[in-house]
Amino acid sequence: MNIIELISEEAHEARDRILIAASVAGVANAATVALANSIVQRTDGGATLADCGLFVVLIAVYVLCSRFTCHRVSGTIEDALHTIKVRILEKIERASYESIERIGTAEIYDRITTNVSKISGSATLIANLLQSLFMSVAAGLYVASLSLPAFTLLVVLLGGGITLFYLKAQDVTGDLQRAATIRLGFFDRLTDLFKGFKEVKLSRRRGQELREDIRDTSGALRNVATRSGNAFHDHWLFAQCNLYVALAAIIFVLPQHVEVAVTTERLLLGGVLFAWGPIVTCIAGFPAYIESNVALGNIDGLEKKLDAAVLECEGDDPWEGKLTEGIVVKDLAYTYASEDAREAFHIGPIDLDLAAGEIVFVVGGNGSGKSTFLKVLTGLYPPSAGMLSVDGFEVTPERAAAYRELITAIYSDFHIFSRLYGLLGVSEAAVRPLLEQMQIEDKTSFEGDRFTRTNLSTGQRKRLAMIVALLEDRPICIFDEWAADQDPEFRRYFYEELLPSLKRRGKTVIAVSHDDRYFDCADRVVTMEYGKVRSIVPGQALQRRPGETHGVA
Ligand SMILES: Nc1ncnc2c1ncn2[C@@H]1O[C@H](COP(=O)(O)OP(=O)(O)OP(=O)(O)O)[C@@H](O)[C@H]1O
Repeated sequence: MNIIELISEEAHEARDRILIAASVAGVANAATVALANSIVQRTDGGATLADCGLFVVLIAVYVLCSRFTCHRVSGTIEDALHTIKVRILEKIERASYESIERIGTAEIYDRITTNVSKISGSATLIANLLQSLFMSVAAGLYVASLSLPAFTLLVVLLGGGITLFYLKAQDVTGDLQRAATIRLGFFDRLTDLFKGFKEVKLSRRRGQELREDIRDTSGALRNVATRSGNAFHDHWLFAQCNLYVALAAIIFVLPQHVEVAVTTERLLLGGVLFAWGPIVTCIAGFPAYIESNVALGNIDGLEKKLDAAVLECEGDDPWEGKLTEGIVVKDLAYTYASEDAREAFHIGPIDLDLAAGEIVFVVGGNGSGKSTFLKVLTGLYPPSAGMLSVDGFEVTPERAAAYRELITAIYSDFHIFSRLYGLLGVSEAAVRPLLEQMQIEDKTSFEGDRFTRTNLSTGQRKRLAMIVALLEDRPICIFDEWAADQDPEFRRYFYEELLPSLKRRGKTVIAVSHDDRYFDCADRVVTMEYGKVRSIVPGQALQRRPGETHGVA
């Protein structure tokens, strides 16, 4: 789809009105020049009051119609962009977690910010281009009414020039597409810089090498932008030269071959000069048109990727927010998509029964697949094989969203939202005791719908995440190494007080832990190794003796 098709589709019933207004503006403009020309040619006394009135009316008509066209076209483009953004956000929301992980944030950010801004910034130019097209046609008709040979000459020379300009300008499309790809690399490098700013600060060499990488990417962007800018300008000059050629042909060549009265020639000159403005506007608006089309193509590419992504559809909800029996994991497996020749990591097949109200710890060495298992267990990754069954109902792709509503999770890379989305409307009175429970009431408070401070220590931020989890009050609680960043006292509080209190409230808790000292706080401990379950033992079997820590069976 190109930008004109987009406007045409988005404008709906306003499309005809925009076309009528643009053509009336063009005709009124041409009529103004024709009137002016006819007045200056008169030999019998010049302008009358009626001429003045007509002149004012024509200008008023032109202003009103031109204003309507420009406002409606730019409004339509902005409406379309808004619709596209909302549609993309909806698709992102419906896309599976693994699809979004695969597409990556750089492309999504770039398409819905840079590319949308590019089209938005061109909206006025495109509106002017559209209107100038009509004005050029009206001006052409005026020239035709004065002299058909002159009109033919104009059409042939300008038509040929504009066609050449159009074909040459298409070459720039490739450069613009290349720029879009380089921009993604640039965005990735910048993300590296900001996410790794601490590490960069610790190593001048790292900073320098990263800076060189960013500089090279920026340089590549500059080269492409300069090349396409220069090409556009050259094409524009070429098209303008064509106008001069047309002018010269009418002044010098036409009178040699066709009988043209001196007065008509003057009128013709006026007509061509009048057509000059809109034609130049058309040519000047063309880069914006091409850039918008490329940006639209990039956005379209993202939409296609999102459409190809696994989109989750809403099915039935057999659980309605309750867990009564438990979760059955049967032959469950998950394999990451392989990005290179190496075999991708996979977990499973895993068989596990998790009873409602049970506390289960998932333990194992680094990279054994604990977090991956939790992502499959929480319905973020669809199983590659096997199944999850909850209270006797299979978690099908259609039910995944409803199933996730049973779960509150604090992943190892958790996020605290700027506003308490999902819990907007929760009262300050409900949050205050939880801040005290988590012992951060002197660090932050809850006002309106947000925590006043979230730039806390990692352990304190995890406590904020725990407050959110407790407020969500869902039957299944998943904690991925939550206690890892807590001080000894709070770690003890987590294992010996918080988890038992959740159990008393009937919650099912699945926690990834490396704290073997507290394994006896779990009803069962599941040990993972190389993506498989190595053992499942009762927590009590791992009971520590006073002052003793122990390993995993
Ligand atoms: N997004 C991903 N794409 C591809 N492979 C991944 C991805 N995330 C993790 N892996 C692979 O999965 C393996 C297991 O990772 P996972 O995070 O599940 O381990 P873990 O047991 O939680 O480790 P840790 O105790 O260090 O947190 C890793 O070795 C990694 O290679």
